[in-house]
Amino acid sequence: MNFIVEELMLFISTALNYLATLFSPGHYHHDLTFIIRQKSTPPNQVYDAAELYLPSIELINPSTRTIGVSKTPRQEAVKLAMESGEQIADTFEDINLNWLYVVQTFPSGQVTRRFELTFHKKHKDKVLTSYLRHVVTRAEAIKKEEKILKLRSVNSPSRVDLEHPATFETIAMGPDQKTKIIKDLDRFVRRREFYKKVGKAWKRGYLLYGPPGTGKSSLIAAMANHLKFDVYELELDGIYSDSQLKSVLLSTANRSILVIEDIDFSAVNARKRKCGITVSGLLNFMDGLWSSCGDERIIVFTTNHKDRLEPALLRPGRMDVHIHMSYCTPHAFKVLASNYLGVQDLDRHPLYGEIAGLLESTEVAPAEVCEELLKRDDDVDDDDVDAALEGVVKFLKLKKLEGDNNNIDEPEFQEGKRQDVDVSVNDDDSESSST
Ligand SMILES: Nc1ncnc2c1ncn2[C@@H]1O[C@H](COP(=O)(O)OP(=O)(O)OP(=O)(O)O)[C@@H](O)[C@H]1O
Repeated sequence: MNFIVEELMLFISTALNYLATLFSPGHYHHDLTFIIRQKSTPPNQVYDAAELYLPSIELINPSTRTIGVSKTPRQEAVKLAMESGEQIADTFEDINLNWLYVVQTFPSGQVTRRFELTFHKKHKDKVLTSYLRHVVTRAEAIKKEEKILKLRSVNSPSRVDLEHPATFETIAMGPDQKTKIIKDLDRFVRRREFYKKVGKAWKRGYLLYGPPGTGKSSLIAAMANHLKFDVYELELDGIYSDSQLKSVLLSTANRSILVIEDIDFSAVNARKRKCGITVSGLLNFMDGLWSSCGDERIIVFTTNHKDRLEPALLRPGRMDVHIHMSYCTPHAFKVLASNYLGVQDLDRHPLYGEIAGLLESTEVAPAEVCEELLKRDDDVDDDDVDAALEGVVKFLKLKKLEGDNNNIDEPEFQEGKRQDVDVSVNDDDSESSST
């Protein structure tokens, strides 16, 4: 009997609870909340877009208590960002929306970040399609305006703003070569339809080769700054299986440059370890993966020793453009002198002839010349220019002497002859011809 009463009581209390919930004002939630979590593999495009978009609307409202403020040395203006727990309101076609930012730190040290986007349920379809598309489109435009390029090591989720200042203007290379590279890049990004028509993955491979300090990394930054693409660095040595490679590649965004440095070392290491991914394995894999889900991908390989690469790697479709970065030429020196000393008409300087002669006969990387020019103060007057150029002459004479003494040995970099950067475009569908 007691048992039946207890069961009855339990039933009544459950039913009452249910009725209470049903008629409580909170049950019929008018509002719906989308949770937009930060993810690294693959990245959550909506989260990344919200991060850029939200600071562009009014971040400070009467309920705001804290706001993130930052500025890096290269940024012109101070940047504002939402802090955890803060909310901001937005309106879109008469829909009122509320954004909340939440950062959670767990005892394990793991940190998660998310946005919570709340609005009236009846607008669900419009928010899902039009509003979120608006956020992503605005974010892309902001990114273009602000040139916030992300540099990310794909093997680790951390991401930093790429603030490498190199542009095609500051890179020391021949004007023809520069034009050729810029034309090739611009043409590549214009050719969505072409790649679709011929059924090829929309990607282009560049091989940058030459001695250390000749500007390979600077050229990658100039390419990224020109195209406003993010840059991802991939270390093949840390990758052991196709599935790991797949998840790493899927974590990279479209409109990005994937950089794989020192591929001659990677090849040797992969052979030594008899496991891991080789560059050719990577290229085969990418063709399959990116023909189905990748758009506007540029892959840049760098090496100090092109001669050590397997010939199969160098063929068109794999490395379409070969760019040779050489030791400093007189022409390259003019660009550096203009960047560092503000000298425009170097040909007329009495020391230029001597410098040009020394550069023709000395193996010196542009990076070394930059170091020498950096010894000067920021505000250079004519006397400082003379002193700087005299310093360069002294430095080059020393380098030449060292080079002459070492000349009995094989030169380490056969490819580092003092000719301006050489660009050879390696495929049939290119406008430019090989040099
Ligand atoms: N061609 C160049 N034009 C302008 N600056 C250059 C050039 N080459 C080198 N520099 C200067 O030297 C520095 C080092 O060059 P960078 O790292 O681009 O060379 P690298 O070829 O990538 O070298 P490594 O093979 O050692 O990685 C750059 O930050 C830049 O200041």
